[in-house]
Amino acid sequence: EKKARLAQDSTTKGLATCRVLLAELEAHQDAWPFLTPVNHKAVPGYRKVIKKPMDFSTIREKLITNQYSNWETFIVDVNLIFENCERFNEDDSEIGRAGHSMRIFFDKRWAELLM
Ligand SMILES: Cn1cc(C(=O)NCCN2CCCC2)ccc1=O
Repeated sequence: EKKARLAQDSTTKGLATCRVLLAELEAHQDAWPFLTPVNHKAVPGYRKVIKKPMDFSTIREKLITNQYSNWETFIVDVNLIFENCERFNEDDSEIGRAGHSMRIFFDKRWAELLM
């Protein structure tokens, strides 16, 4: 709801909620492909294809070092993980399916916590 969104945008409460949400994402059974940066030496083509890599450990570091101004900038980075995954992986693949599962989980949870 609009008022709630405005209230949470600027408060530390919004970013504290992001820490809760990030912990849930990292604990999810399908999070394994996204926990650390993709090793582009081990994954041919990744560095060329994916211009803005992102992963949960990078988001955690950015949260801890206060690099997110509000929860919306946090959401942008989480969605980048899922967009990168869809771009690089077949839908019908282990990692592709993990990405879809994580996106469905995330969309539901942030709506519950931040809207
Ligand atoms: C998101 N993503 C991840 C990979 C990947 O290989 N991740 C490593 C997965 N392993 C888990 C235990 C050790 C490493 C490849 C393409 C991709 O889009």
